[in-house]
Parts: sequence; structure tokens; C-alpha cells
Amino acid sequence: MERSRPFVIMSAAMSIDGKIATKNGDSKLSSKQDLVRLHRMRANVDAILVGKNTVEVDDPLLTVRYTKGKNPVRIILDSKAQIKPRSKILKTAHIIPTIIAVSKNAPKKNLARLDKYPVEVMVIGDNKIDLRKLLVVLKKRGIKTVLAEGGGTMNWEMVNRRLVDRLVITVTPYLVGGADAITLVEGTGFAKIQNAVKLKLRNVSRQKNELVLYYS
Ligand SMILES: NC(=O)c1ccc[n+]([C@@H]2O[C@H](COP(=O)([O-])OP(=O)(O)OC[C@H]3O[C@@H](n4cnc5c(N)ncnc54)[C@H](O)[C@@H]3O)[C@@H](O)[C@H]2O)c1
Ligand SMILES: Nc1nc(=O)c(N)c(NC[C@H](O)[C@H](O)[C@H](O)COP(=O)(O)O)[nH]1
Repeated sequence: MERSRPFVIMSAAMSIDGKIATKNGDSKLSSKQDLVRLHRMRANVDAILVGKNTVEVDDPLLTVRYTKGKNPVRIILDSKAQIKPRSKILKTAHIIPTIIAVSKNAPKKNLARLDKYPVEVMVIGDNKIDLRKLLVVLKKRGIKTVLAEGGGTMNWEMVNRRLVDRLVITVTPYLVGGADAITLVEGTGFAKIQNAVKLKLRNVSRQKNELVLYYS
């Protein structure tokens, strides 16, 4: 039976100690070689999904640049429609299809600001975006594969709702530290290992000082 939602690949680069950014939000962990690998992965999916904080901190483009290929649709989880007009995502929305997922509680003022941009605003969920619902809607639109590129808060919501089909993690050669630095999976976490999400290690590849781990 065909599943009602897209296949979800969760992707991130983390330090040896499991951080995906420093305490100041610096997340440039991947080597050039790893970025090429990431962009190949981007070129093979229908959509990229990230949380609002990642857009705020990284100001990403979320395009395919280090290899040839088609840009996936960009989807931002932005409950309160707070994305900044000066963000690269909004500035490039006329060239790359972009969806801003907001909740029913998004302030009208912020939604009106988005009117000026050629983005699609999807209203899903009351406070936080209802991820499962969002994925079902995306599947109905023909989006079959989604690359979830973080950050840690969004990763927790995906993990907690058992929405991750494949996990691709690059272990980069850094020890970052910092109790407040964002880790791969944030949120409230599971209290017992018995309830934690358990995956199988399917493949490991080494790129000089990095390891790329494939779980499903
Ligand atoms: N190294 C990496 O691979 C990597 C990847 C992505 C992000 N990062 C880093 O992670 C940090 C940001 O991570 P973060 O955890 O603060 O935030 P995040 O990017 O996961 O964004 C979380 C925000 O998204 C919004 N949101 C709406 N609906 C949601 C839902 N259903 N589930 C989750 N969030 C929802 C909320 O405003 C929430 O606060 C940045 O420093 C960024 O540089 C690193
Ligand atoms: N694999 C990976 N390695 C990293 O070192 C890193 N920082 C990310 N982070 C994913 C997140 O979505 C970032 O915001 C984008 O990687 C930036 O995307 P652009 O280059 O602007 O397209 N992912």
C-alpha cells in the first residue's frame, strides 16, 4: 500500500560531541566534500524542510549549488510567520518555489507582510505546525521525498512523531562543547531508552576526517 506521506530523510552535520552548532549558532561543520554530498542529496529530493530558527540563524538558500541538479521546493516551519523580509529565502522566492508553513495563530500583520512575496503560505495546526498533516498535504501535491535539514527542535518533533524514514549524519572532527549549544535532537526527549527511536546502521562512509552514517 502506498504511504500517505512523503519519504523523510533527516540530515545534519554534527560535532563529535553531538552538537549541530556552537553556542553562538555557528553551524559550518561540513567540509567542502560533505557539502557536495549534501547538495547531491538535495538534487535527489522533491523538497527541503527546515525550522524557523535555522532560517533566522543561518540565513540559508537551500538550493543545489555544489553539483548540478534541480532545486527542491523549500519549506519553512514558521508558526507565527516571522521570517524576515531580508532573508535570502524571501529574496529568492521568485526563482525557487517556496512554501511557508504557518499555524492558525499566525498574527495577521505578519501574514500581510508575506503577501508581498511569491511564496505559498500553508496554514496547518493551531500553535505549532502539525508535521504529519503537513506531510500528507505535501504528498497530495506530488512531493514524494523530503529532506529534513534541521535544526534540533524540528528534528525532535520529527523523531518524536516517528516521521523519520532515513537518517544521514556526518560526524565532523570537532569538539564544540557548550551546554546551550544545539544538539542533533532537542525537545523534551524520551525518558527511557526503551521508548527511544531505535534505528539500524545501514552504511558508513569515510571522507578524510569525517564519517557519514546512514541509518533507517
Ligand atoms: N549542522 C547542521 O546540520 C544544522 C542543520 C540545521 C540547523 N542547524 C543549526 O541549528 C540551530 C537552529 O536549531 P533550533 O533547534 O534552534 O531550531 P529549528 O531550526 O529546529 O527551528 C525551530 C522553530 O521552528 C518553528 N516550528 C514550527 N512548527 C514546528 C514544529 N512542528 N516542530 C518544530 N519546530 C517548529 C518554531 O518556531 C520552532 O521554534 C541553528 O544554530 C542552526 O545553525 C545546524
Ligand atoms: N549537512 C550539513 N552540514 C553543515 O555543516 C550544515 N551547517 C548543515 N546545515 C543545514 C541547514 O539547513 C543549513 O541552514 C544549510 O546547510 C545552509 O544552506 P545553504 O548552504 O545556504 O543552502 N547541514
